[in-house]
Amino acid sequence: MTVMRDDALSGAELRAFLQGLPGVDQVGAEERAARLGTRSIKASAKAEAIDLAISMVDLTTLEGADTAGKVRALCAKAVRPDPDDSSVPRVAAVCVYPDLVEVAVRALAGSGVGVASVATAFPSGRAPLEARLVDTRAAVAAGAGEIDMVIDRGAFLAGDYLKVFEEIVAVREACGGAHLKVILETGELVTYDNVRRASWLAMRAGADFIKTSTGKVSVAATLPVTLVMLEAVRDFRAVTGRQVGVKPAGGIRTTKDALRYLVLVNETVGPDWLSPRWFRLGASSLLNDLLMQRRKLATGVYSGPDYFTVD
Ligand SMILES: O=C[C@H](O)COP(=O)(O)O
Repeated sequence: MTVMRDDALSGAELRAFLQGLPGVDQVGAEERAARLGTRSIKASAKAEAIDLAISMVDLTTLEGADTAGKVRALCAKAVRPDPDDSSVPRVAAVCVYPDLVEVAVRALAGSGVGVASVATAFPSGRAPLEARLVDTRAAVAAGAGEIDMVIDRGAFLAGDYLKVFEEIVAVREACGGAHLKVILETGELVTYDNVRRASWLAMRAGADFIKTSTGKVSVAATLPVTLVMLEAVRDFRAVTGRQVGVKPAGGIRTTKDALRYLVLVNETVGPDWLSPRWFRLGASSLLNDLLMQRRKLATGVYSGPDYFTVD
C-alpha cells in the first residue's frame, strides 16, 4: 500500500486513498470476533488479565451533574481501586469534562494516573472549529495530558474527508504535548468500511489513539468494530512504522467483556498492544466488576456489588 505525504494531501487524493482501502468482510469480522469472544482463559492467566484490564481503564465520568467532589472521589478510586488491597494496580487515567480537569490534576498529582479530558464540544462535536480548539487548549492548559476529541461524523458521512482530516490536524496542534485520542463514534458510521476509513483518516491526521465511541450513542463499543480498528492500527504500523493505540469505550461493564477485548488484542495485533500505553478501556462502571472478580479469584468468595465504592 502506498501512502502519499500527508502535508500535500488534496481532498481528491484522500478520498481516492480511503475509498481504495480493501472492504471489510462483514460476516468474517463478526464471526472472528464472536469466536474470539468465547475463548476461555485459565484461572492463573485470568488473574493476570484482570490486573492488566484494571491498569488499562480510563475511569470516566461524563455527566452534566458531575461535581468536583465526585471527581475527587473517582480520582481516589483510580489511584487505589481497592482500599483494602494495595496489590490492585492503579488505572491508566481518569477522564472528565474540561472544566473538571484542574480538580483531577490536583487530586492525581504524583500518582502516575493520567488525566484525560474530552474536548471539541463532546459528544456531538457540533460547534465552530475555533470553539472546539478553545475547548481543547483550555483542557491542555488546565493540565490534561490526554485529549479525547470527536470527529465531525456529518462531514465524514457526506464524504468531506479533507474537512475531517484538517480538523484533526488542527486539534492535534492545539494539543501540544498532550496525547490525542480520536473518537470515531462508530455507532454512527453505519458500515465497517467506514470504520476502517475513519481509522486510517484519523491515524494519518496524527491520532495517538483511535477510540470507538463517546458512550452517548446507543451502539457503542463492539468486538467486531474493535477488531476492524485493531487491524487498521496493525496495518498502519506496517506501512508507516508508527504505532497507534486503540480505545474501545462505552457499554463495557463486565469483566467478561473486558477479557474478551484483551483476547481480541492478543489474537489480532499481539502483545505489542497489550499495555496501557497502547490499549485502553473507556468505562464508567467496569472497575467494580473487575475488583469483585479479582477478589473472588483470590478468595473464592464473591463480595457483591455493595462491597466496593461506586465507580
Ligand atoms: O469514554 C468512555 C465512555 O463515555 C464511558 O461509557 P460508559 O458509561 O458506557 O462506560
